[in-house]
Amino acid sequence: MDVTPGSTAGHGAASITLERIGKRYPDGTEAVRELSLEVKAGELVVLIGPSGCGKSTVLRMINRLIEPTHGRILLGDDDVTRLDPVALRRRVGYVIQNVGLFPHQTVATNVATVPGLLGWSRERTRERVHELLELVGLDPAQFGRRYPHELSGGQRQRVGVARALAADPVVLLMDEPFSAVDPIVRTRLQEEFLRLQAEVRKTIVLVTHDLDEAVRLGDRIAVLSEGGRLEQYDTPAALLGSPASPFVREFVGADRGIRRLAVTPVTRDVLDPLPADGAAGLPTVPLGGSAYDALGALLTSATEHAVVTEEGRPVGVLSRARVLGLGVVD
Ligand SMILES: Nc1ncnc2c1ncn2[C@@H]1O[C@H](COP(=O)(O)OP(=O)(O)OP(=O)(O)O)[C@@H](O)[C@H]1O
Repeated sequence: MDVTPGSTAGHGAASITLERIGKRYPDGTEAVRELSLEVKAGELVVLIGPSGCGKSTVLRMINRLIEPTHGRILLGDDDVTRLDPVALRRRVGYVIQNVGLFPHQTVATNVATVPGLLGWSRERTRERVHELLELVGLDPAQFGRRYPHELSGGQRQRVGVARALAADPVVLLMDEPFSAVDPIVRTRLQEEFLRLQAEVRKTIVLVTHDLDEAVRLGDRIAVLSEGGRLEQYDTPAALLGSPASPFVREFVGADRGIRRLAVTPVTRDVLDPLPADGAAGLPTVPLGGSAYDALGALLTSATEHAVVTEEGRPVGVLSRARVLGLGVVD
């Protein structure tokens, strides 16, 4: 996947600031009472919390599919209520569960939706569609002419991401984007998505029910409770290691220590010196790799130690006890 500088990455990313926003629906439901949250430019923030706590409402207020009852939302320095809807659509991409592709339009036409709304020339649109399908790992010649029903769930999801990126938005909003596919495809899409994000560096707000997904994808995670109340806003490691309240502690679960291993890298300070008599027969794990993978290697080899390598050279050994220590939580 190749990204030409100045195309996909051209417009960069913008911060998102939610200032004491709230939403009361016409029937009186207070979906979000008062929420303040700041997402830095280029950051991927996950909103998570129990069903009905207001996650989708928050997301849809950012692109004004839902108007807030009170509060302010800024994209960079711009108040979204002051942007005209076309400009807002240009700047904010939106991906939803089951993608919402237009069934009677080809993949290429689907991806060209926003450029079409923006009046791009046919040539510019065609080039952009080609570039985006390649970016999400779909061969334009093979997939551009297909219809959504001729794709797998995972392929449809990628088309949804390509469509959302079409006009090079500064912000991407994703509502349960990977939940409609089976767990194996989901994990693969998540990995691909992280690679894509490393290239395009958008500001992303992603809603999920899945804690593992939140931990895997989020630079930071916002845990919400009923009424859109912000319980904790932290990195995955901090959230799992030090839940701020009984609510968060229960939400992240009794196995949070194991989950924490997955987001904790093996660093030099947990290593012991290489034994003088060599390290033959020990498994090797990379410095900077996850503690979870290191534990996996230790369990598979049934040894007490693993050799830790940097650029192929051994730099120390890691004991089982040290790995387990990395998973200890408050
Ligand atoms: N149009 C509406 N009119 C009235 N109440 C609504 C409307 N849309 C959502 N709600 C209510 O607002 C609350 C928050 O809904 P929202 O969809 O934002 O929650 P959520 O956290 O995304 O839920 P889920 O995880 O189940 O998708 C819920 O109590 C829901 O019933």
